[in-house]
Amino acid sequence: MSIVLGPNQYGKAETRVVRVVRDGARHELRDLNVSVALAGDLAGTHLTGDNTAVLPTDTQKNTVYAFAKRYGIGEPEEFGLRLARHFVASQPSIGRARVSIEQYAWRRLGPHSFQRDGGETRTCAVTVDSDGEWVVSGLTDLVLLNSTDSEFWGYAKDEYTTLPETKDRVLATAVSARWLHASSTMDWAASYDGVRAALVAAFVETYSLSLQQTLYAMGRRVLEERPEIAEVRLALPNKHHLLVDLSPFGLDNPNEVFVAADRPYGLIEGSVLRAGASPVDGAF
Ligand SMILES: O=c1[nH]c(=O)c2[nH]c(=O)[nH]c2[nH]1
Repeated sequence: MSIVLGPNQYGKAETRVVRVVRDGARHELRDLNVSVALAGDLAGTHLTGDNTAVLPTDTQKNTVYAFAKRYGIGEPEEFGLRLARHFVASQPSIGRARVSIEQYAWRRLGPHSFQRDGGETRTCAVTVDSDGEWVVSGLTDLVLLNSTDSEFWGYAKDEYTTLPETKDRVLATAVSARWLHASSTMDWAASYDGVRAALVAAFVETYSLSLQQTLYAMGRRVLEERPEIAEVRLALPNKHHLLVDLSPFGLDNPNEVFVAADRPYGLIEGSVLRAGASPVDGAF
């Protein structure tokens, strides 16, 4: 039997770095969770334990902290690009670096006081290899709800179907979105704000016959409004709001009292891209 090593990568996952910019009395704060994954000519370490090509994950972690001091963090995409380029350029055995970042939001309370915003997390995944650079930005846990303008009916039915058709329901989701930039030179902050606004506007303004339809409307809106974006991938959990039966108490319930069920949930996933473009799986 012949056995070979398949695709592999390694790196330091989830380095938490908080950077305070102390320019005078008004401080700025960046709070990141940085994961590095390196790939390349790593057969030696796997097959014989020869670690010549292995830049320790501990060194990768140290690089995150050193770069945060030396260059600052700036936008997460910038920080990710700087790190990924460094690993590929400085390590002959490393052909591809992927740096994935979560940025946690802090709301300003004063010149040096902040409150952690419990809501959504901004994300990015930067990939650098000899063919080029890809930047995917994104967000997770953006929780949205429409209390009407959502229907769900006309679906396939079989002997196991019990779901009643509805012409009026609550539609709620926690948006996970990732979008591929057409270039790795960008006003990252403006682009993020614009994409986020397009996603929210499409959710709010779409009269929904399914969460699938809403997903497509959200992706489409981003591509219509943001020329710098090549592809949008969305994962939308259907946060079901189930109508409570109040009839035992002699009460009607015209879409007013719901159980917010946490599981199971429908999970609607899809990608929206420009006609003629191919999905860039390696970037995501
Ligand atoms: O918007 C929806 N899409 C579905 O595919 C689905 N399935 C389901 O049970 N409820 C819903 N809602």
